[in-house]
Amino acid sequence: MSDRIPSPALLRVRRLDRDLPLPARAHPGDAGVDLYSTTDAHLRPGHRQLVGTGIAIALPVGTVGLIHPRSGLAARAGLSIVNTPGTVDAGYRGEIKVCLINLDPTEPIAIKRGDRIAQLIVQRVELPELEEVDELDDTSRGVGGYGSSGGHAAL
Ligand SMILES: O=c1ccn([C@H]2C[C@H](O)[C@@H](COP(=O)(O)OP(=O)(O)OP(=O)(O)O)O2)c(=O)[nH]1
Ligand SMILES: [Mg+2]
Repeated sequence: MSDRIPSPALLRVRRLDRDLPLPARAHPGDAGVDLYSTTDAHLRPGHRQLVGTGIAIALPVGTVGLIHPRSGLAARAGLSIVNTPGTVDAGYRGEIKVCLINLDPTEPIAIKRGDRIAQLIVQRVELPELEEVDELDDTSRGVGGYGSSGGHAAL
């Protein structure tokens, strides 16, 4: 893997399944590149399944690939992703897979090979070295979190 940080304007994609089209954005300027399922899948309510997308990519160092659900399938059928957004590391050269989950309480979801089941979003990411310290600087929030600012009971 090159240490150089090239422009993320170009993303190298390998089609591991040549019978599926190259993934694409539905419209120019869309953030997400729609990913196809390589397999049929039958998801019972509450069940999950890891499905392949048939592609491998070479993300430039300094970027990350995020695998997000598609909103249409989420709203219509309750299809989501267990680990949303999935993280694809720049050095990963294996097949991108998606851990789909059916969040509908009663209806199964049928996925067909070739369905667009998720979307890949590429973002720049900071890669700081970690420095261990004994104290952190003070802030107005301090250690308050999980509802500490009001509106509901803090944890
Ligand atoms: O939705 C996803 C999430 C991850 N991956 C691949 C690419 C990523 O670089 C690798 C590892 O992902 P992650 O770091 O989230 O998983 P882990 O459980 O920490 O595995 P590892 O020990 O391999 O890092 O798995 C996918 O194909 N799809
Ligand atoms: Mg990991």
